[in-house]
Amino acid sequence: MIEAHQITKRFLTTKAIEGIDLRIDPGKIYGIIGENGSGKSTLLKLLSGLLHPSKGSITINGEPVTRQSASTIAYMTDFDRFYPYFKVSELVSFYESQFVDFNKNKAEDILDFLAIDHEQKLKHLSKGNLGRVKLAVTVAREAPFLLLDEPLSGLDPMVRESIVKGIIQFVDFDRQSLVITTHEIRDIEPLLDEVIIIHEGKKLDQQRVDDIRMKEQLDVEGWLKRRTR
Ligand SMILES: Nc1ncnc2c1ncn2[C@@H]1O[C@H](COP(=O)(O)OP(=O)(O)OP(=O)(O)O)[C@@H](O)[C@H]1O
Repeated sequence: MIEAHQITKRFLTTKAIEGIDLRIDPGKIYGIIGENGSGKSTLLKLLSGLLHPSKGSITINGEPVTRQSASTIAYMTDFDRFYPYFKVSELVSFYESQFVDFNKNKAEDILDFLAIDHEQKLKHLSKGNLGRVKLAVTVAREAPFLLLDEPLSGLDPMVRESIVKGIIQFVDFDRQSLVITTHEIRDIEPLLDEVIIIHEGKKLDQQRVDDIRMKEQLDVEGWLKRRTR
């Protein structure tokens, strides 16, 4: 389990995250939603140990999160400057050399599912296909926590839901959790267990999707509009 206690992150004068408490349990899919600049990426980087909170603490299974937590967390960045002369297959080999939990066969299966040519050079891939490659190499890790920052950006709206549904088949929910930040909540709403709203650096709410539908009689988009009004 990942637990954040009252975390705050400042960048000089900007308070990107303020006083957030959060718990990520095993075996679930979480969606983190919020407007541009609300703090979603910063929160994910904090949870993955890439950034340190200015205040508060984060633990994974009771141990403090550090950069070494990369062995328990697979983080898919929104940054996409890979070595451009690598072929897709060379990027896969590079990931295999970097992460002990990297499952090369799984990576190749995901790339096939996403119709990516393994012999294509990264510099020749479209933005959407580069996004698919990033998704494949991240989900191919057997880490207990998979944190995906805007995995749908750059993907054609027509294929977003089917891609996410397909990718989920490669996640083992007996021992892995998935956390996804997104603007496009409508595309993945049916797949989520819980939704967390980040608004101006604060956690506005966290609910089970079933509770939103049954108790509030709303879809997640309607609930989001009501909560951020
Ligand atoms: N390295 C940094 N240095 C200074 N300010 C930063 C840094 N990273 C983020 N910020 C600021 O922190 C706030 C939250 O940014 P963040 O990227 O986490 O938001 P976001 O919700 O992921 O936005 P988007 O959806 O546009 O990616 C913004 O005001 C941003 O300008």
